Amino acid sequence: MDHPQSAAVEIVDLVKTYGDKTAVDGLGLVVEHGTVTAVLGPNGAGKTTTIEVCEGYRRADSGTVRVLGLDPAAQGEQLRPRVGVMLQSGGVYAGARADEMLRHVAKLHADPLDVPMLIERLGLGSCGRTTYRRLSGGQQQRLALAMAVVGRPELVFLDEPTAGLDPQARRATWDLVADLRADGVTVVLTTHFMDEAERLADQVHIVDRGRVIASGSPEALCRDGAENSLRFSGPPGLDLTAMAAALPADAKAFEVARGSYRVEGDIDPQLLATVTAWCAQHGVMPEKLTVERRTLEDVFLELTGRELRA
Ligand SMILES: Nc1ncnc2c1ncn2[C@@H]1O[C@H](COP(=O)(O)OP(=O)(O)OP(=O)(O)O)[C@@H](O)[C@H]1O
Repeated sequence: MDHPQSAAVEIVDLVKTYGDKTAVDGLGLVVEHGTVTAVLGPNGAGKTTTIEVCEGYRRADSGTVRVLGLDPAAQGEQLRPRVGVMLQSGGVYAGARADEMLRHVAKLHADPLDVPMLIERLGLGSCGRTTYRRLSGGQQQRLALAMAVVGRPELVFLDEPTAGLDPQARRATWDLVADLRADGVTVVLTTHFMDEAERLADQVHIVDRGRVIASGSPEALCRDGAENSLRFSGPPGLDLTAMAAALPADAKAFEVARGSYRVEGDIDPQLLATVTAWCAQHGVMPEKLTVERRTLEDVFLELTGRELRA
């Protein structure tokens, strides 16, 4: 796809209040075309509100939002055929049959995806004749996802697409997102699952209390800041002062429990080799040797002092 000028989504200084509650408090982020972007944060962080402003369902109190270069509040008509939307709930007529609804939405678009293929992909084969209200929560969610993507949009907003899904449906959703990305579709999803963000997203924006507190690729976010660690087990009472002398100055070694060791620092291949060489020189077999990488959960904890799921 040719995208000459603007980013797919640009949000600058977005503010949205509900009465005296500030749900979004100066949030800014940019989504590049053809990427998967995860807006990651705990419940109540302002993710849904932000996405709903982008979708044109809510008006910002202040700030600027551009979606495909357009203002979603004023140019919704132009955006609707180009943007797919999966809401957290609702937006579907409860008495309609699942397959009818999907076919209906497909007909509104010039070049829709193959409906039977989509039904199969999302494991909705058994629900075709069932009305929406009789579907399980997970089936309703997958149908909402199918409806968001059936029109081959350029950009899709998925609000908590896998919340409450069983592992199989979750994987089917992940696969579909990966396929969308491979087709050049821009995907913006909200999630409070850090593994989902790590796995799917090119860019992650961590949101807390209505603001973006960190942005970057999952790798970059997990690499920056605090250090990784290396753990191993061995005979108790190793001479860690001697080991520390062999390590780079910024690395530290601890016996965290009897016979259980932890080396903290910039764990690169050289440091790993130094530790194992030191063990070899001292006749020590380092068992259960593991390098622990920081997760987005750790990043969130370091930035906010709170657990992501709190
Ligand atoms: N219609 C509303 N009226 C009043 N307060 C609201 C409304 N919608 C959201 N809020 C409040 O605004 C804050 C942000 O909510 P929002 O739904 O945007 O967060 P979220 O990050 O999407 O959380 P969740 O994952 O729970 O949906 C929360 O404190 C929420 O209670």
